Amino acid sequence: MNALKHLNKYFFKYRYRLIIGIIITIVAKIFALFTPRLVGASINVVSDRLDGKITEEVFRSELMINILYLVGAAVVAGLFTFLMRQTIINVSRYIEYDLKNEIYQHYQVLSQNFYKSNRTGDLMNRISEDVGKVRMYVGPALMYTMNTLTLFTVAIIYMVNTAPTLTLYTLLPLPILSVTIYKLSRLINKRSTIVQESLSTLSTYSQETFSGISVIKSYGIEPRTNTEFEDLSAENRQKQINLTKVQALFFPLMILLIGISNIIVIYIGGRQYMNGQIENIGTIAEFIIYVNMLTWPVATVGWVTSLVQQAEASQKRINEFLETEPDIKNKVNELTPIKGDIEFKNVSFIYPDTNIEALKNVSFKLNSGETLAILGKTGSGKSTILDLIGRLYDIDNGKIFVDDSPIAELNLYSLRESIGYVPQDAFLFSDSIKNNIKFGKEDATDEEVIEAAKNARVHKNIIGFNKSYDTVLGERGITLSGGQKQRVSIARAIIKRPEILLFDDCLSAVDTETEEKILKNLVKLTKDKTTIIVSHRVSSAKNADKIIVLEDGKIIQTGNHQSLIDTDGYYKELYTKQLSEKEL
Ligand SMILES: Nc1ncnc2c1ncn2[C@@H]1O[C@H](COP(=O)(O)OP(=O)(O)OP(=O)(O)O)[C@@H](O)[C@H]1O
Repeated sequence: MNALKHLNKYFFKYRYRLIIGIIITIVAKIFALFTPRLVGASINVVSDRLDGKITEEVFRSELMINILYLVGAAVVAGLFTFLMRQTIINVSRYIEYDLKNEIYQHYQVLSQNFYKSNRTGDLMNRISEDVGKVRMYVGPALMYTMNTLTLFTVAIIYMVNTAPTLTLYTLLPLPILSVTIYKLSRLINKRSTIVQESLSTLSTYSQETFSGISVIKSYGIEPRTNTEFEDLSAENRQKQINLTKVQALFFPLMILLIGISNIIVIYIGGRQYMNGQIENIGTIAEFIIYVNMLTWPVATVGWVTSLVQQAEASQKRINEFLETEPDIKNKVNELTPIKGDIEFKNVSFIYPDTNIEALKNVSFKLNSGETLAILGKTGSGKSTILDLIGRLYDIDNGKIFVDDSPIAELNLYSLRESIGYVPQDAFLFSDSIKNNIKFGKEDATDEEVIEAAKNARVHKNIIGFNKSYDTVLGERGITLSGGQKQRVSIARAIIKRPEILLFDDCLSAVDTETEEKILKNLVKLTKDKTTIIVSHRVSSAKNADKIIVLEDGKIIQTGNHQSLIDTDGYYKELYTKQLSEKEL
């Protein structure tokens, strides 16, 4: 029960509702338990009349009173049972909501590395399925436990008062029922988990084939994917059948045990009535109803135990993530406005998960307002430099200064707030184009959105769509071309007017002519902003104040366009090659 302690704060938060819920449960059960007594009393009235012990008049009036009480008790019990669900189950929904928010907010704080070392499916499962299982502990498990406890306490008091020996015999099969249901529930859970896993494999497979449908079609491998899907489906079917087999045992088993208890009550009760141990025949009817009323709560003891075990396992998985500390922490509480000077001093960086040394002894200085272009072969460490400026990773060797302060001594949110980052693979949300651009600046006006789109040279494309800026992208809408995506992503960064702009090879899918125009706009926009452009093209780099060329994590050339084309090396070669390509 250790892991579940995490939920105590929520129980405390909703303590008043819970206490009310518990009181309501007790009242509901007390009223429900009037039924067997009243039925017993009614049968006794009938039996007394048959024996001629009471007159027809007394018989009628007593029977009528009993029936009225029965109806009254049933109505009150029903009403309170409704209220019981409305309070306790509602509390479980509130706690589910709080817990989901807590997990989601924690996910948001965790660093890049966390997302790389855990699969998205796993993150989703913990926030949905695991929270769902925990809710079963908070709601139904609590409710049924209260239910069973109250029912048992009250019923046993009534039963022992009426017929102590018969009570003993009646209760005898119930522990067997509870243990059996517990074992069965565990088996059901085990098989459900297997079914869930197989369903998740099936959906991952389908999802992947749907996303990659163009590759599947172009290679003509639909028959192969069909067969693979059929095999996975058949496996899933078998697992579902195995589950149904044990599920099918649940109710027959309960009915069997109720039947056995009923027979015991009739047999033992009948004998006791005949030899005078029990005074009234109505007691037998009363006990039969008790048995039927107690069976379900007893069965739930087994069921609830397995619910709690599952909730415990789920909460443990949730806690594992909640206890994960972010690798990158904000150490400064007050905001630290950023001007935009950036300096790398002998920075070396090894990716912790792959042990790849992406940067080796890199040094450069960039004053606020200057532009730096970084060139180099693929995998040479260009994007890593940008990631380090955004403090997505912390370094162990060397120093990074922003505005003369070590980067870790700046307020993390101020730092990231001051950066406009355009990643290599533009990611756009399934939302309107306007909202995708406004993502960079929530309160941007329509005019600002249009201006940013114009500067990124994507405005004309956008107004060409039927719904213009309200065109929805992604799964629910249209798909933009690679170059259009890149340009929307640029608009998103420039609308923010940040102090530092980082462009990670974000014009690669744009033709050189459009590239030229965008760069011209960027020169105007980034006049007083620190800008870093990562590129494979000399055309993107030539106007930069400084250029560095990376190879295998090391800086192999530094200078500006003119100085670098005057020197033999990577830059000059690239320039000559790209110039001749252009002439072709
Ligand atoms: N998140 C990461 N985790 C582990 N290793 C990484 C990660 N990102 C990059 N690397 C490795 O670090 C090295 C440098 O990668 P980086 O992305 O900085 O290169 P790049 O010059 O930007 O390449 P490209 O031009 O292809 O974008 C590569 O060997 C890469 O495999």
